[in-house]
Amino acid sequence: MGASMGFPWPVMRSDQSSERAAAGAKRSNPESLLVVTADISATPLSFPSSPSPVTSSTGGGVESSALPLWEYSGDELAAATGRYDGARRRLGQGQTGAVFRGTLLGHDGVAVDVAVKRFHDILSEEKMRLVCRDLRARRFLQDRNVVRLHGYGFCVRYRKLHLVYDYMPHGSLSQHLFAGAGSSAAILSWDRRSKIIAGAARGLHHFHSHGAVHGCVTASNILIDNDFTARLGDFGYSWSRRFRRRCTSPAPTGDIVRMSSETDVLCFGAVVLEVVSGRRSDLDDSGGGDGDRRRFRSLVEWVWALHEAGRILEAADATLGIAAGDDGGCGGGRRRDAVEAKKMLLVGLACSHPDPKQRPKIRDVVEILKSDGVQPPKVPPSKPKYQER
Ligand SMILES: Nc1ncnc2c1ncn2[C@@H]1O[C@H](COP(=O)(O)OP(=O)(O)OP(=O)(O)O)[C@@H](O)[C@H]1O
Repeated sequence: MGASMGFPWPVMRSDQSSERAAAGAKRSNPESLLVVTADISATPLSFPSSPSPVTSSTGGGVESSALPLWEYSGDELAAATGRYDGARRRLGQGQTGAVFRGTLLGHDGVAVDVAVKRFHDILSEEKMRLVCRDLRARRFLQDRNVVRLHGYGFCVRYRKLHLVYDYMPHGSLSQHLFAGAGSSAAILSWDRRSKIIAGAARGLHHFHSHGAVHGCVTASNILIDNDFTARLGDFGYSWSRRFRRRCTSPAPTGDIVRMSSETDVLCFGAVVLEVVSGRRSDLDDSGGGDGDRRRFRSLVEWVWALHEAGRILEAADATLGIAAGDDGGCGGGRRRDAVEAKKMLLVGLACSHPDPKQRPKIRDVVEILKSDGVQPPKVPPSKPKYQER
């Protein structure tokens, strides 16, 4: 692909390619063999202008070092995904593209389950060059709370970009939260919810501590690992017209979203409220809402109103059984859960402060969530008025 597109950076056809091919050929997995027999042109790119390897301040360990980013051929990706077999391989469909499950060789020559996102946007060669440059610069964003980006491919015929991520066995947070009664949503116990919120905060901190913004923190972009660790996915799409169109649509609070660390925090706050309440930000979860919830245009408005009335814990998901009266009304572990849920609801409101300058930094949120001993953020008794100038 690199050669046919005439990309400006050198593509290293290193020994690693043949090692990867050899490693794959030894495996019995038919899918990885398929990939191996298709021209192995997944080559590590060199990164002349990108930063040297970094270590995450969030304790991401080895995963936060810069890893090679692979460039896959169209044939290779098609083979890996069973030619984008919609019936058996499609994992989901967003506004910017569709996601398919596949198997490819990883950077260490071991077969890995991957999710291939095929974007709808049709890109010019020039645009593609810019996108790839951006992706190379972003490879340092690898972290244990960020979905690993293995590489990318460009379908020359249809001029579409494909991104190759680690496959996340539990799909997205939204699938669990909003799947409806009797579904896998029951898996989300309070402990798992609290672990997911803390993990998503750490992932976002990783972005911000490297001077990057995520740009679209939503429950569908938080993916769940096999041990229910949250990983942020779907980032760095500012090149996509479809993505930008979506991000300039009204945010949960009615604000217009522009990409900044403050809007990341705003959107994170909305996700926190969704996770604790089990309800969508737009409250469109039960045919218009019940009782006095119907009066509110968004989840955040409803939680602000409950906070104002001194009943914030009533926003917690009833299926968790932690909202019985006040937090003193539950016994033992339930009481601890109630205290934690209340703290998280306050974090959600603090992040939703209408004045971007008053929102906490994500590093403060990480600290607050880290231990029981750290106090919740100070939240005004009622929703502050703020006029954007
Ligand atoms: N790495 C992955 N592993 C497993 N499943 C994934 C992965 N990435 C995405 N999916 C699944 O595919 C679905 C669609 O993903 P996608 O990123 O397209 O969602 P989206 O945020 O709604 O998209 P968009 O930004 O295009 O509107 C997700 O909800 C999830 O179920």
